[in-house]
Amino acid sequence: MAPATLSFNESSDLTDFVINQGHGVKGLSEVGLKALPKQYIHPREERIDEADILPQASIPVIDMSKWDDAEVSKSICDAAENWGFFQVVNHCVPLEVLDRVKAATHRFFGLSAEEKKKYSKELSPSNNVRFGTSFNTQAEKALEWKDYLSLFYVSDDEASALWPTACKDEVLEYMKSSEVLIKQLLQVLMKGLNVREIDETKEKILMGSLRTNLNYYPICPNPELTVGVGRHSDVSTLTVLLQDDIGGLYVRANDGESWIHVPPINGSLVINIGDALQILSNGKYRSVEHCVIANGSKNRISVPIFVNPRPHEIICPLPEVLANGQKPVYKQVLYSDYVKHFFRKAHDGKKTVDFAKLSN
Ligand SMILES: COc1cc(/C=C/C(=O)SCCNC(=O)CCNC(=O)[C@H](O)C(C)(C)COP(=O)(O)OP(=O)(O)OC[C@H]2O[C@@H](n3cnc4c(N)ncnc43)[C@H](O)[C@@H]2OP(=O)(O)O)ccc1O
Ligand SMILES: O=C(O)CCC(=O)C(=O)O
Ligand SMILES: [Fe+2]
Repeated sequence: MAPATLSFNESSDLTDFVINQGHGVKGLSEVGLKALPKQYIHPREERIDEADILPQASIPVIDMSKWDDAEVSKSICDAAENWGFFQVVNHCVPLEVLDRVKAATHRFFGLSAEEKKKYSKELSPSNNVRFGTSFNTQAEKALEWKDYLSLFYVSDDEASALWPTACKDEVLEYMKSSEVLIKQLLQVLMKGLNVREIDETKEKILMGSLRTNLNYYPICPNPELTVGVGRHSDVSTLTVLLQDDIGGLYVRANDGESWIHVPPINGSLVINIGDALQILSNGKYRSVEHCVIANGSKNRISVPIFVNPRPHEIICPLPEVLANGQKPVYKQVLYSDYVKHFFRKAHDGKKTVDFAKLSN
């Protein structure tokens, strides 16, 4: 337990408490700070201005109960092309599974700093299990108000041996129960690109690896001065995101300036297209910039499953997409190089995808 009140005389004291001692921003939130530490203050242009929110707009909500009907398939492909984000309801992931993984997320973050620190970059028994705070504390000019646990799936045995007991069974259950939904979505999206069948080779490119993150956004003093997660697009093929009932996720509108809120819908899952699918589809399906605001009165959690190519796959526009004569916009890149490029910088909107762009 962190002490009830604490003051940080030096900037290095705060970094030590949050990062090195493993208290995270959750620990900082719980010491009862009156004001946001300066390390978390973001420039005005990186925060969401109330005036830039489109209150009437919303991303599509798609009923998955008849997922392979032509009309539903069309709405999925349209959403991937025009919004990059949609919510699904009446999907096949049992609601109890979602409740269990949310409870497990609270259980993990409720552990002591000492316990969570065992999964930090420095101490974790594997690169595939990582507890951290913000996004990339080395590269960031201002820190983000979020703690996370990131779990890269290799095998049941590895998960059983290395993932934290507080959440491993529930994360595995959530990941495995989502596989049917992931396959349904990819089948529909591939049909929209004239890919008739997802064979073994395509499966490795589209869904060869899964990473599940548990995100924790604690109550923040001065939430208007910081961000929960800065502007970014995911580097996945697609992301399946479970959020709780607090809200705070915003998606970039098509005008490139405004933001649209993604309202929590009980039992729904948010789906977004990632950079890998934007590249594979030669830009037809769009990975869209998004961010999360901080909250002044409530703790929030979210649990994204990042569906990715295998790290050693080469990604580039699919031959089926280029068959009609369109010019490739992206070059061949090794997916793990692409992901490393993303992780080595601070969040910077949609800039990661430039790494794969052909220069005419
Ligand atoms: C955390 O806040 C986030 C996260 C996100 C995530 C969005 C996504 O779309 S995640 C999906 C990414 N795809 C994959 O993970 C599948 C492919 N995986 C790989 O290719 C590899 O596992 C790897 C990620 C490249 C790591 O390979 P490894 O050989 O172990 O390389 P390292 O040298 O350890 O790491 C490279 C570099 O990245 C940093 N890093 C690694 N894992 C994470 C992680 N889970 N979270 C944060 N950072 C990570 C690592 O520190 C290294 O950087 P250095 O500077 O230390 O060299 C969206 C938004 C968020 O706010
Ligand atoms: O917490 C959320 O709603 C979104 C988090 C996110 O964008 C991410 O983890 O990539
Ligand atoms: Fe994201």
